Amino acid sequence: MYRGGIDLVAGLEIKNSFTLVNAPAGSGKTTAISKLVKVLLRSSEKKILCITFTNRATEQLRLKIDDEQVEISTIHSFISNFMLPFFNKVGIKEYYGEVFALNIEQILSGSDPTNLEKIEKFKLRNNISPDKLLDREFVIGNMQKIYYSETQYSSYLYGGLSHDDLLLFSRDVLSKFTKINNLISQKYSYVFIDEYQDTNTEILELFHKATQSTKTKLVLLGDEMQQIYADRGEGFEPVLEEFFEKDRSLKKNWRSNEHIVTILNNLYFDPSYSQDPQIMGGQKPQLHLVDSVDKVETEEDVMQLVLYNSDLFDRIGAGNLYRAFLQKYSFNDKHTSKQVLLDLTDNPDELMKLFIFIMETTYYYSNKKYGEVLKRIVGFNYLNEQKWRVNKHSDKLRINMYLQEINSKFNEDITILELIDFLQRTKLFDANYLEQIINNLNENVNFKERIATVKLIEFKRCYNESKIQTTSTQHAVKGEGHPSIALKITDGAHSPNVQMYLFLELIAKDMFNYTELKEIVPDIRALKENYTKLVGFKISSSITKDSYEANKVNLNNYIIELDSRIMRHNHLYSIIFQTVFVAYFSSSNVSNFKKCLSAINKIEGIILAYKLFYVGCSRAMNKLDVYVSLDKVNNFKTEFVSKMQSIGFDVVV
Ligand SMILES: Nc1ncnc2c1ncn2[C@@H]1O[C@H](COP(=O)(O)OP(=O)(O)OP(=O)(O)O)[C@@H](O)[C@H]1O
Repeated sequence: MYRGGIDLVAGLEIKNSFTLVNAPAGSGKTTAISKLVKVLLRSSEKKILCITFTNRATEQLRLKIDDEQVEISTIHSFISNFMLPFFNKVGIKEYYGEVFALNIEQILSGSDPTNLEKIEKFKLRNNISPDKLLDREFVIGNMQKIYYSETQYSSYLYGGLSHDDLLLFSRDVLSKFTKINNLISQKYSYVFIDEYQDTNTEILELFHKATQSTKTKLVLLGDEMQQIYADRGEGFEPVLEEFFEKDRSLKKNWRSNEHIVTILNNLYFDPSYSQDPQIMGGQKPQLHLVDSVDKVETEEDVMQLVLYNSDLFDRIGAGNLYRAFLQKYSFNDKHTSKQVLLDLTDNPDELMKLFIFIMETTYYYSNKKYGEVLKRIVGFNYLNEQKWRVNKHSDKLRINMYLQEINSKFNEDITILELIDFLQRTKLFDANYLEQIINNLNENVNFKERIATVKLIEFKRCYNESKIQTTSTQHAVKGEGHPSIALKITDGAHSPNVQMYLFLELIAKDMFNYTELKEIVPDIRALKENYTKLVGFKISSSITKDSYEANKVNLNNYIIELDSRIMRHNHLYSIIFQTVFVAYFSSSNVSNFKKCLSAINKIEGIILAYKLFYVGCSRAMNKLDVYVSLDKVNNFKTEFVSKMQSIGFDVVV
């Protein structure tokens, strides 16, 4: 009965236990989830689970589906809630001891000063005599409950799980404890996972196992071309191949105008995924060859896409503040520095909360919007209450004076630390709160050192940017569409490693072959892993001369194998690898070794560049402008211009 309805409404139909919807950008995958769920609800007695990639995506889906029978959540929040009731069970704690045996024992061995310090703290916290010898059994017996630490580090002595360990441990628990595993299929009739291509392999495995041989249907939606994290999803590919029904019914592009869709179709690695544009006419995309991408100015309503967060903050004049906050929130943390600096509504950082409060009260105060000022004063929990109490008219005059004082200080050309110092002296804020801020600063010496000289104006620029949001990294616009996009092409060596200009050169010379490049990546990684085990450390370009010399035989063999087994058969051999390998073989030293490593790294950098170029273009609804630095393409300019024209760009020099 619902069949027709499903086809008509969502463009998708879920017939099998395992369905994979791999479809290009803008084909309506996320929209299909929301439409389909509404239809499925009518016939489903159990709940429906939708896993999204970002909190923003969760919020947007919740706006579309408001039904308590539907659970919408990011993966970490789903898993940590789901596992919570089991984390204090003896059996699960014992299993934690088994899974993380090596990690716990390494700390207990006291092999280095940080481990000794951890043991000491542990004993102090638990009232254990300093002389007691600890073992794993004792640690587990002492553990109250396992918990998600919401950081990138696990606290193995206390049962804390990092972002990664939470997923890994949960998968292992479900695979060992059948009763917990069965709860998923007992509770949910459907599980939808959006952006599966960037979802951790453990999670895909967990859901696959939990729904196997049950009536619960598992639906994965995503797009291989939009895979940004190279290490996710790939381990699951054999299972996808074998067990999943591939649904190819989303063939239209609903987001971008026909000219942009032409470009997307021309870029897509597999022509059989070609999309039919639904928005006809519109502006033709332009590719601009400019002197310097960094100097390009765009209109206010254009969303600029840059590669790095640091580019984004430098562009708005808040680079120092960003680099300071990087010491506090790293790239992999639950909250990244970027979020912390640009989140106005739900900011997790005590210092930022304080600035936002002052910024907003002083803004409304100088614009004479006293109602708004009052709202903020009442809503802020960290003021010195005695000073801000309003009973009689004279109180209002006093508060007016405070605001004037803060306002004038806030408008001076001072540093962030000077402002905090001023606030401490005025006693207008809760003393404990300010003390906590200072303590936190002292705890993190690197952060303190960096922030010491940062001017307040940098914070103000962040505040203003978060109000208008005209720049974003390509990663952050996942799933979104914007009327006008300016894509600024730059290279990057680390996190992420992106070889945009090499990619453009290869594509211009008709030498880019995604499928072939993709196929050699697992071989490159496997070889590196073998040799990492042999030498006993991570092989990277930060290798020192001494450790290179000490392991020379193995490292030589590594390059010989790379050359003869993998690279020599690749058609890019002559332009990327030959020179560096030949140089290394004629003079085997650490510097030539590093050059080989950096050449090998280029492979993954080219693949990521290709995907980011596609993702960047695909965010544009009506206007797309790509900016390329002329000097970086000058050597192959003629081929480049004609290739870009044939893909569908108007080229502007
Ligand atoms: N069936 C439809 N009819 C009309 N508009 C649609 C339809 N499906 C999607 N859209 C619109 O097209 C745009 C892209 O849709 P959606 O975000 O669902 O695509 P997606 O495949 O998830 O994209 P991406 O892979 O780029 O994240 C949205 O603006 C959405 O509202």
